[in-house]
Parts: sequence; C-alpha cells; structure tokens
Amino acid sequence: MPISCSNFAAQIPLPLALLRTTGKNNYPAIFPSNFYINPRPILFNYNPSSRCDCKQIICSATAQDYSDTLEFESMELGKYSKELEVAVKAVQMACLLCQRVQESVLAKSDEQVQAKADDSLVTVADWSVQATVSWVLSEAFGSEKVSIVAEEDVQVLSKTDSLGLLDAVVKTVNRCLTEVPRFGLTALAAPLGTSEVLEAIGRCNSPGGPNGRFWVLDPVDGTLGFVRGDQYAIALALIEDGEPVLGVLGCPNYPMKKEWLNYHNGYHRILSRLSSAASASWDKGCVMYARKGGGGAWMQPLLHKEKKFVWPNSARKIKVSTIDNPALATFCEPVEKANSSHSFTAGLAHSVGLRNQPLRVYSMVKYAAIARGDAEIFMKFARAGYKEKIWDHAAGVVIIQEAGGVVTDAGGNPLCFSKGLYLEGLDRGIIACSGAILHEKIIAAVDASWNSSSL
Ligand SMILES: Nc1ncnc2c1ncn2[C@@H]1O[C@H](COP(=O)(O)OS(=O)(=O)O)[C@@H](OP(=O)(O)O)[C@H]1O
Ligand SMILES: [Mg+2]
Ligand SMILES: [Mg+2]
Ligand SMILES: [Mg+2]
Repeated sequence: MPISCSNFAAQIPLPLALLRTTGKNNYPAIFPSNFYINPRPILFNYNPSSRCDCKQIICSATAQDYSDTLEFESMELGKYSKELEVAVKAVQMACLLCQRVQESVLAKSDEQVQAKADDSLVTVADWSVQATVSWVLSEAFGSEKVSIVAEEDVQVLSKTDSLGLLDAVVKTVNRCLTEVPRFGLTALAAPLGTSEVLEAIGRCNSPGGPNGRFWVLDPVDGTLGFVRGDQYAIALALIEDGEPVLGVLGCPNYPMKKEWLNYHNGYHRILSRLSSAASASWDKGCVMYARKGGGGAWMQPLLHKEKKFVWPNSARKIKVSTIDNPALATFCEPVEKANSSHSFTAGLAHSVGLRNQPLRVYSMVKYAAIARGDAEIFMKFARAGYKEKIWDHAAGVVIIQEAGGVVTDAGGNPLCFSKGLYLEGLDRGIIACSGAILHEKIIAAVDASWNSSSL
C-alpha cells in the first residue's frame, strides 16, 4: 500500500543519527530490517519486503531527522540550490584557511596583521579569504557574471613596502586552493600568480544597490577576535533585488554544541579536551546557512580532515530558543564598548527584566548564537554617525529569520540592503530576537529610554 510522507515519518522510532548511502539495491545488505528507509517521492509505493532500485536512499533514525531530511531535500531542489552549494563550499574552504592563519598569528608575531586607514585591523586571512571566495564564485558562475561587495581592497597590499604581506597572501591562497579537489573542483594547473590574487581581491568592488544580484562577503568578521584567538566568522550572502536571499556563516571557533565552549575564559575558549586534539579542527567549528523562504536554517560541522566535501551532507536543522520570559533570556552584544554602548544596553536590560549577564562575543557569531538558540537577544547601538555595513549583517539576518527569529532596526523596520554598502536609514540600532514577544519589549524599552540616553 502506498505510504505518504507524513504517516511514514510517524513510524520512525529509532534514536539514531541520520544515515545516508548511495548505490543500487544496497539497502537490504547494509541496513537491518528495523531501519526505516526514506522512500523519496519516486519510491512512495516502496514495499519494505522487496528490494528497491534507487539512486539514493536516506535512512532516518527519528521522525524529526526524517522530516528535517525531507525538508532539506526539497530545499536542495529549490531556487538558489547551486548558489547555496557553492557558497557553503567556499565558506568551508575559508574556515580551513582561517584556522591555519589564526594558529600562525597566535604562535608567531604580528607581521600578518596590519592597521587600515581607520585604525581597524586587517590580516593575511582577511585578504586571503576574499581572494579565495572570489575565485571560487568566479569559477562556478563565470567572473563576468559574478558581482561581489566585500570589505577589503588592495590598497595596503599594493604598496611597495607590503611585498612580504602580499607574498604571504599569495602563498596562503595557493595553499588553500591545493585542496580544491576535496571540494569537487579541478586542481589548478599552476598556482595563482600575484596579479591573479590581487585581481580576485580587487574585483569584489561592486557598489551593491537595489537591482540584480550580488554577493556580499565579510572575509573575516570580528578581526579583533581573530587576532586575539577568539571568535570570528566568515560571512557570505547573496542579495537579489535588494533582499538577502542566501546566508552562510562560517564560525571556525564556535563548536556544534554550546556545551563545548568554556565560559570561564570568555565566550570563545573551546574546552581543552577539544583544543588539545589539534587534528580535530572540525569539532571546533560549524557552518550555518539558510535560503530565504527555504523553511529552515541548517548547521554542519567543519569539513573533517582528508574527507571530501559532499553535498548535501550531515546538516542539522537549527531553531531559535523558545524562551520568551525576559528573566530567563540572555542577550549578546559586541565585545568592544566602542562598537556598541554597553551602558545603554545595560539600562535596557534592567528595564525589560533581563537578569542574565550579557554574552559579549566578537563577530556575527552573535547571529549564530541567536539562530541556534544559545541566546535570545542581540543588540547593537553604535555611536552616532557610524554607518553599519551590509557585510556585517546580511548573512546573519537570513539565518536568524529562517531559524524563526526576528531582526529589525530599533524602530522595528527591516534592515535595508538595497542602498549600497551601508544599511542606510537605520533607526538607532539593531535588534535581533528569538521571537516577537521579546522583540516588542526591547523596541518599547528603546523608545522609553532613548531621549534620556547620551546616544
Ligand atoms: N566604531 C564602530 N562602531 C560600530 N561598529 C564598528 C566600529 N568599528 C568597526 N565596526 C564593525 O564592527 C564589526 C565587528 O563587530 P563586533 O560585533 O564583532 O564587535 S566587537 O569586535 O565584538 O566589539 C567590524 O567588522 P570587521 O571589521 O569585519 O571585524 C566592523 O565592521
Ligand atoms: Mg574590518
Ligand atoms: Mg565585519
Ligand atoms: Mg571583516
């Protein structure tokens, strides 16, 4: 008798992880009879006692895994599926690159770190990730078709006294690109030359705007966290006609489970049992992603050493927290007082009834924390005159929204990604919440205390 998706899902009792295999006629040999096999649409008449002849079998252990998998499969078939696959691939490569550079920055000296004209930091990792992601996107979609807005440019790198730095970037990019066969890409016939690397970085100079399609990249968000051995993120989003439609966040120091973080030395430290196993870099980080209207947000571990990137792979669905009582909620905010007023948010927290200490975390890992339910509120109130950049928010916004959360400015308006490089017209600050109840309370508290603040 034919079985439908929903009643099939209800029959799945095993508390095991999701398994996947490919091949022909192979499930009876591999799976014991009490495993439940995803019939996929083509197998709706599947009879468990007979052999099946299909290209791919998904075996889910729990009803939740099963329905997550079905959703993931339909998402895969949906719009932007190639863009999502390529973006996750590029971010996975960037995470591996950053982990190597961060180790070397921490072990050696400051020579890989520079100050920009506005005194903010930039490192070999920022330029190298920008070059690598730009190269991967151009290979996949054609460089003439790819438009990218990204944080870094080639000004500092092109100076005559930056030759050592430029050399380090070229080496780092080529080291990363030696791994492209693991990602299903053709190995380079020869390493990229200096001019090709500069070209890949420099071509990320799209002005953004309201029309058409462009990518938005923050190659290393939270560069300060990165050089301090702390949290940072690689953020890639796709914007179409002014709306972010895809978001991918690589968080190389943010483990799959919150419990693996050691809070005593700050939010960032990975428990020593993980950091001592130097080879276990995939345990230390995760990549989150979502597609607008895709019905969810997803998280996968960093790519295991020597493993090949397969897609779709062992992603799990993430959801925002269900806590809506301020007394139980936790808010996160930037580490640096210069980036967001800690005194204003402390006053807001008090008036709303938030009791927990704020979680101060570098980078868009704050968006990641809200998306997977590790915290409930993110607030950022920069000093008057500071203009928020689109690459600091685009990827995080899609992921939180698809995970069930709300992101607006302090006036309750959606963030505007269609006016160029900045979030033009932003009302006071940014508020992201796990749900509408907390969001309304924070917005009301901002209104009540704004005029008496010094912001
Ligand atoms: N003065 C000022 N005010 C507000 N925001 C600023 C300011 N200066 C920088 N930035 C941007 O903040 C990005 C880092 O944000 P974080 O939330 O990670 O801040 S913090 O490092 O935790 O303090 C950071 O991103 P990256 O440059 O990619 O690290 C900046 O784009
Ligand atoms: Mg920066
Ligand atoms: Mg940034
Ligand atoms: Mg950055």
